[in-house]
Amino acid sequence: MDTAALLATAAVFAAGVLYWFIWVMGSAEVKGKRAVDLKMGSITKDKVQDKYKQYWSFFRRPKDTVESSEKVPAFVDTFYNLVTDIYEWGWGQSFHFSPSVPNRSHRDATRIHEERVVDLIEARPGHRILDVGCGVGGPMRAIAARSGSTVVGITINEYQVSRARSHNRKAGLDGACEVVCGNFLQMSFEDCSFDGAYSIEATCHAPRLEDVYAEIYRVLKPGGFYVSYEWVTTGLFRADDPKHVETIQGIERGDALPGLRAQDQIAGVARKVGFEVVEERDLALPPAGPWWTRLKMGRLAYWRNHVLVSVMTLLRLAPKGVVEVHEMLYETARHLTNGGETGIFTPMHMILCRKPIDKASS
Ligand SMILES: C=C(CC[C@@H](C)[C@H]1CC[C@H]2C3=CC[C@H]4[C@H](C)[C@@H](O)CC[C@]4(C)[C@H]3CC[C@]12C)C(C)C
Ligand SMILES: C[S@@+](CC[C@H](N)C(=O)[O-])C[C@H]1O[C@@H](n2cnc3c(N)ncnc32)[C@H](O)[C@@H]1O
Repeated sequence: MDTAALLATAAVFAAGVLYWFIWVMGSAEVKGKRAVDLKMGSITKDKVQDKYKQYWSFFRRPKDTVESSEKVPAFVDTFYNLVTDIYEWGWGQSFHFSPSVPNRSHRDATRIHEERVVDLIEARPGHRILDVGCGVGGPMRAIAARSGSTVVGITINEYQVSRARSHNRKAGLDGACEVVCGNFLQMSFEDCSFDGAYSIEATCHAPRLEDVYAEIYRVLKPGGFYVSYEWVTTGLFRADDPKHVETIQGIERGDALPGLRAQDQIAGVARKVGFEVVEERDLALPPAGPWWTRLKMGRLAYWRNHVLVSVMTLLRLAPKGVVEVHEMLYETARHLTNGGETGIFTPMHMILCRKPIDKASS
């Protein structure tokens, strides 16, 4: 074979490998996003790296002053501009964990965890249900489809609103699911306008849990149920153990959290704003299967994704800064896995609350 033929063969082979890597390997586990579709929300291409740096320098430190806690929602919004497409690409349309279920796929385990909400809050046809921190609407679609109720989701991130609406349309659920952009700490909904409410791994972004719980209490009808899956440290966490602290701070930094709360604080906050606490349980405890195995099993996938985002950046198909965001998520996955394995952290402390029926008006 002469040199030209050799070079041509090598070029065809390289192109084939690139095609396979980007279009075949690069598609999401749950069909939808591919590596070539990675945008950074509403951030313009040239600002991604700066925005990431601003995010990182803000969340690197604890948010212990009033001034810094007031800035949290804006930085959470930036965070979701940076990560939403990567989450969809590498995880799917539901941005949360689920206990693994033997012989069932991740997709099934996710749906089971979401549908549990329907039973807990007794959602049924004719009900108007609030999804507090709805992401791109994975849970909302599962809950609306299962219960026959109408679900209204709220998220602070405009880009997620457009993604969620587009997914709702494609799933034929845009009649049952509505999405609004807003801050769950000050919602524009009327008092007593929802029959039920839920939040899945979202209220952990609130600097003060009582502020979001009080808002949910306000918009719920008397007698309505609210369930939340909370991110918390468990009783096994020791603040004097440097390894525990490193893990928890790693989770906070990489997930835009102003500070994780302890498991035993949650019910007190719910009662303080007026709720009756009906049930409280860590859904991660046995017999539930470990939620973190899905993160651990993906080492090879992480490496592949790292190569993909690097190649995409080199080819200018992805904006500068994506590699850093991806590295941050990789590190976060390590801390989350550690939190799960040591048992010092759970992302699914379930609390079921009820707004009491006002005796005077009944
Ligand atoms: C509830 C929250 C988000 C929870 C999870 C959905 C996400 C937490 C960490 C994320 C990920 C970590 C590693 C990424 C990997 C490096 C990349 O190649 C593909 C995507 C990841 C797997 C990504 C997916 C989503 C998470 C698991 C928080 C923010 C309150
Ligand atoms: C980890 S995602 C979970 C999304 C969804 N519950 C799911 O499980 O797919 C957290 C969500 O909370 C939203 N969020 C965080 N802080 C918020 C705030 N102050 N107001 C409204 N939404 C907020 C984010 O925009 C994001 O949609």
